[in-house]
Amino acid sequence: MEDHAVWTVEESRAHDKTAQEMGVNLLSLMETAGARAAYYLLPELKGPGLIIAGKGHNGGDALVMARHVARYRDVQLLLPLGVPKFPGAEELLKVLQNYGAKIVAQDHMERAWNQVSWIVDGLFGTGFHGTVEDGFITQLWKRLSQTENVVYALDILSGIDANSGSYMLEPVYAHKTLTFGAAKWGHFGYPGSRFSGQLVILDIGLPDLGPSSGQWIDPSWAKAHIPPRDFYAHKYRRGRVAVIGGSASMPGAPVLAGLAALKTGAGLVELFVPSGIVHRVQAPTPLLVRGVGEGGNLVLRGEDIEALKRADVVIIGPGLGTGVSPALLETVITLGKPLVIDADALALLKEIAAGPLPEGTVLTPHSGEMARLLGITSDAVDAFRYQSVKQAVDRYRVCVVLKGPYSLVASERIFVNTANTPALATAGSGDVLSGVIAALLAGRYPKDVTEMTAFATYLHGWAGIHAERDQGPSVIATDIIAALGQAWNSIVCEEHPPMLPEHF
Ligand SMILES: NC(=O)C1=CN([C@@H]2O[C@H](COP(=O)(O)OP(=O)(O)OC[C@H]3O[C@@H](n4cnc5c(N)ncnc54)[C@H](O)[C@@H]3O)[C@@H](O)[C@H]2O)[C@@H](O)CC1
Ligand SMILES: Nc1ncnc2c1ncn2[C@@H]1O[C@H](COP(=O)(O)OP(=O)(O)O)[C@@H](O)[C@H]1O
Ligand SMILES: [K+]
Repeated sequence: MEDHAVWTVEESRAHDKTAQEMGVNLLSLMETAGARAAYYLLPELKGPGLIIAGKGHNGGDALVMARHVARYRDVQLLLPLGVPKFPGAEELLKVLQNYGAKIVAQDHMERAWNQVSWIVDGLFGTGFHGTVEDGFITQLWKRLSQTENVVYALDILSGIDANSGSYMLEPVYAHKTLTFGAAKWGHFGYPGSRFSGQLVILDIGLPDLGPSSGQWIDPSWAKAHIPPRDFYAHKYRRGRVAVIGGSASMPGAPVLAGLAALKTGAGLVELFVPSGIVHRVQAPTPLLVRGVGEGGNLVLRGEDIEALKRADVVIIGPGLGTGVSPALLETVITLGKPLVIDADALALLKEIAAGPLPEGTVLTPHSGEMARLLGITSDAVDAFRYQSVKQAVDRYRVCVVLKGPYSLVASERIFVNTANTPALATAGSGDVLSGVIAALLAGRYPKDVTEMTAFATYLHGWAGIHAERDQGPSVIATDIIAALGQAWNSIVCEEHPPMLPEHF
């Protein structure tokens, strides 16, 4: 059974259906889910509480949970949509009352509310879709958004679409989400991830259906994917990275990408920047710097192309600026080298004829760049991150990283980066990521490009976490580069990043 899977709603249903076909009836699936949630939570449930149950199977899990918790705590049950519809629900309701749980009438909700110290949301789970029209539910969620009680969500906070993470109700911040079988894409989408709190994955004995649509990165997975190093390596064999970028207004971006590549382990890094800015990038660093074209005009000559051919991976984009001809990208593509296409080079990609990109290429858009690539708005990208990254993979047939909190790294399968900190939201942080990715891809050992890129986002995330530990809120991109060494150590030690999903 895959340990760190992420499921779509359809995958979740397929597991449910297969379990039933194999002879596990629906009530016993709910029994396992509700009981596991109850016994996981009981140690932290202080005093009396309220459990909200909907009409579907998420509500069924809540009814089972209510019965188990009622053995130890005062439990009130609210059924805002009436008695659940599935066969056996009436019996579950009877039994939980025999165990001492009380059903609250809707007009007594306010009184119940004032008597409890925790609330469990079992209103909607993966079956939620569309918008909420029911006035009582809207009111209830408004009340919930103002509560000081601890809120727990069963499977997924009600109102979050489990495939996308879009959210349809008043903001409610769950302390924890107890999800069944595996995480869902909605737990990592926007704004769903904001409201989900700590994600706890409870194994409920569902059958193994093979590889899922994706996985979240776990420390043990990362440790197992640390790239090997040859004791006898020399700088030419550890991987050569070329960076094409820089402009009068952004001379630092290629330097950040280059230094990050060196710190990640590339043996040699050469920057290809406009001749007019060479004097501004020749800081005392081990980077090679080559002036290209006349003045600010970045045009590759024959000797530049020969030099580029020596690279294992070429980064194109950091600080490139606008006004560069798409022919530059076309020329670089014809080299056939694995590329990391970042920043302004992503805009050029939209303008060139869509031929196949070289094998091993990675695109690294943030939401705005992804929006331009797909011809949609960045709000639409944010609301459908899983779907957007899949669409970009379908169109460009290479690995695509959709950056931001919980970056998605996609090809046939999608990885979720779990090492996150807002300290990474600083100018140049994306340039650092492109350097980290390129260095890991340049190493001359057998590797899977998507896995290595996923590893790169995790390493970059850890560097941000360490930079923040050292610098508090004062992190800038060079601090992220400086913290890469500590980031490697965290991976070796299988340290857990903040808000890593837990599973039981
Ligand atoms: N995947 C699995 O294998 C298992 C899933 N289980 C639970 O089953 C849940 C899914 O159950 P269901 O498919 O019954 O779905 P839900 O319980 O999530 O909700 C379905 C109900 O909500 C209503 N609904 C949906 N959108 C609405 C909207 N916008 N406004 C008003 N009402 C709306 C539907 O009409 C239906 O009555 C999971 O989240 C999980 O909690 C567990 O019981 C155990 C096993
Ligand atoms: N709040 C956040 N949590 C986690 N990672 C973040 C957050 N904000 C930004 N990042 C990461 O920081 C990097 C920012 O990249 P980008 O937006 O391209 O920056 P720039 O263009 O300034 O270099 C990406 O890797 C992104 O995933
Ligand atoms: K729920």
